[in-house]
Amino acid sequence: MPVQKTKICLIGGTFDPIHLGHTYIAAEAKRRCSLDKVIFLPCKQSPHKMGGSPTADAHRLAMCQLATQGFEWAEVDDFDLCSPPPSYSWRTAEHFKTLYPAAELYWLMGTDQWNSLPRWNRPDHFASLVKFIVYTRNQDKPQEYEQYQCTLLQGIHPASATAIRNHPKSASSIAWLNPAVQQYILKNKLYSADPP
Ligand SMILES: Nc1ncnc2c1ncn2[C@@H]1O[C@H](COP(=O)(O)OP(=O)(O)OP(=O)(O)O)[C@@H](O)[C@H]1O
Ligand SMILES: O=C(O)c1ccc[n+]([C@@H]2O[C@H](COP(=O)([O-])O)[C@@H](O)[C@H]2O)c1
Repeated sequence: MPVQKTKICLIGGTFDPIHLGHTYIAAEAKRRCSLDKVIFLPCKQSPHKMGGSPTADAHRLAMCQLATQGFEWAEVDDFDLCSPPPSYSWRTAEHFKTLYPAAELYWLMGTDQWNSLPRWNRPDHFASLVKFIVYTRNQDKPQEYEQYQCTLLQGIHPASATAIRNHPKSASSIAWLNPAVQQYILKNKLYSADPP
């Protein structure tokens, strides 16, 4: 009988901050694609967000660790944070391919990212290293490509890191954050969220 390969899924993000949308799509991908592990990779600087400066690496990493606590299938890895910017995903995928040569490697992203894939750095090389899992986001219609395939997961989670950064104390922001992450934001006065 053929041995089933271990299925490892990577999810890269600025995670500024990580929110329940991220952990929800990861849990759904794990369940619906029978993944063994999902690895969260906070990036140093997204190639498509070179203009801004994200919150300090240590804070974003700490929030990722808090948000994934208790999920035995989740890991947080600082490979992208320790690599020089911009955080090209083909480089991340190459690293994990070397680390887990016998595994089946996946990359999870929202439709917003999927629809920009041709503008990523070395997209064909990236696509040769991973299989894509795409989670629908807002009303974005997923792009169909001749050269790239994905497993499309239908669903909606409304959380957005931009909205949380803009209104960290709003009811929706609080509802979209893991309570430990929300406490961390208050304690460290991130996004101008003064503690009570
Ligand atoms: N609510 C969501 N539904 C589906 N995918 C999501 C959702 N939020 C984030 N993602 C996906 O998670 C990955 C990492 O996202 P990122 O860290 O950029 O968060 P974000 O909420 O999109 O942040 P920002 O608002 O700052 O752009 C991306 O592939 C993104 O498409
Ligand atoms: O490799 C690329 O060219 C590339 C272009 C855009 C985004 N990415 C990666 O996609 C992830 C999500 O990025 P973002 O912009 O939604 O925070 C993050 O890990 C980025 O490094 C990667």
